[in-house]
Amino acid sequence: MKLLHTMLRVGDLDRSIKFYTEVLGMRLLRRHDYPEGKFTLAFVGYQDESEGAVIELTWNWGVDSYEMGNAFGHIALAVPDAYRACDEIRARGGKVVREAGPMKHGTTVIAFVEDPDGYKIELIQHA
Ligand SMILES: C[C@@H](O)C(=O)SC[C@H](NC(=O)CC[C@H](N)C(=O)O)C(=O)NCC(=O)O
Ligand code: NI
Repeated sequence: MKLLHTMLRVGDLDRSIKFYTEVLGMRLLRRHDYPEGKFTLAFVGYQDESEGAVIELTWNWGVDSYEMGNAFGHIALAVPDAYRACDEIRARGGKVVREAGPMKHGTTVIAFVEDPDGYKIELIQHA
């Protein structure tokens, strides 16, 4: 088996694509409308889908928000320097909700940002 994607339902597809590409530096890999189902899928990532896992952004036409609940955790990204990544993301208009530093009860240096819908994206410092 192979990990292909994580699907996130979003309230505004262009807002989310702008965040994942312009703030987090991903590429828009493909986008497709499904008029019969009244939804659009957009795939974003750092690699082609054949090379690595990606994020599937799902927009249900006419639905602009979701109950986020408390079960979903985060999607994690590796960064060489979590402190610098937070500064760069903030400078690009991103929302840092947990500054870089060692994780609670551990030593891994992490940070958290929130995407436009409130999904948490973890930055993990990997030298
Ligand atoms: C290793 C890295 O991938 C992690 O996600 S550890 C981050 C850490 N996780 C937890 O504490 C999980 C248990 C918690 N009760 C929960 O349900 O989320 C975390 O979120 N630490 C917070 C921090 O500020 O360090
Ligand atoms: Ni994690």
